[in-house]
Amino acid sequence: MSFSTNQNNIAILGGGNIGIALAKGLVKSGKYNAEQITITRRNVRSLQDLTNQGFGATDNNAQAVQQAGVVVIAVLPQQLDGLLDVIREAVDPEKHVLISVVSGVSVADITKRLVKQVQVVRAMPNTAIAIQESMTCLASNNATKENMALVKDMFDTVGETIEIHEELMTAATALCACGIAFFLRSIRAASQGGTEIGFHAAEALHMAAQTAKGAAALLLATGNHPEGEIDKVTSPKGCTIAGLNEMEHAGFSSAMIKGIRLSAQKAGDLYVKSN
Ligand SMILES: NC(=O)C1=CN([C@@H]2O[C@H](COP(=O)(O)OP(=O)(O)OC[C@H]3O[C@@H](n4cnc5c(N)ncnc54)[C@H](OP(=O)(O)O)[C@@H]3O)[C@@H](O)[C@H]2O)C=CC1
Ligand SMILES: O=C(O)[C@@H]1CCC=N1
Repeated sequence: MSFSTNQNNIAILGGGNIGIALAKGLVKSGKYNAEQITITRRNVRSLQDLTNQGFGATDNNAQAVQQAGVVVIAVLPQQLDGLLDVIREAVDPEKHVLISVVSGVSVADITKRLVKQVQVVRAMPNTAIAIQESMTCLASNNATKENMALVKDMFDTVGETIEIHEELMTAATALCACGIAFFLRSIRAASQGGTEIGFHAAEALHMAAQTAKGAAALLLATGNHPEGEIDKVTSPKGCTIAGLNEMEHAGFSSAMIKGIRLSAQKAGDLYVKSN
């Protein structure tokens, strides 16, 4: 791929959970190599494993920006202003496209802090990006169509992408980025049930995870509504409807909906601007 800058180097500022998952996913896709990706963090020694795999690693954010065309910002919201202050001079609106995965921070927040009209695309991936299975939501109000398409190409290599309005980014954070944790917890709970009824923990977890994968694959492959697929499982007077109704009496759907609502509200409140 080639950004308009003709600089195919990628700087990932913030080599934590999502920054590293992204770096690994991009290389796993086969479309990028480790040598073109530099990851930064203050505790750079923690990136030793990645340098052994060929990635660049540094604690010098400004230098990483200077050597890249695409700059991914992947620090926590409370760490963002300090980082933007450090890279301000190095950011060149003619040369760089910024991608921010930082929750609750708008394109305008970033350009205002940088005091530069650089193109910024917000991306909200989830941790399945490490295995090319992310659901990544993208939004920008100042990127050119060409650069938006190029960012989409990049995230298409590590899962599915959808372009949304920026005002829906906090909702996307709750549903997709936090959402992976909600489904993981559901699988964990199913495995705990499985152990209580007779399976060893490891086999119960594997069986629950494959069953969850089958459920998601059914919906994605057929486009059917979940309730249509549920109706095919629930035999009259059967054990599925008995289990399902018991879960609903205990508030299963309600708990998921309320959790997603609270996450979305919290996602919008994560960024507190510093002076
Ligand atoms: N985790 C997830 O599933 C998702 C997270 N996000 C968003 O991504 C961002 C990162 O989240 P996550 O990866 O979980 O957080 P982590 O805390 O795991 O990673 C943040 C990283 O940033 C580094 N860092 C902090 N300050 C600087 C700095 N000035 N320069 C360079 N590196 C720095 C930290 O390392 P050190 O302390 O060594 O500097 C740390 O490794 C957040 O804004 C979050 O909202 C978005 C989607 C999904
Ligand atoms: O929990 C968080 O705040 C981050 C944002 C989305 C996923 N993890």
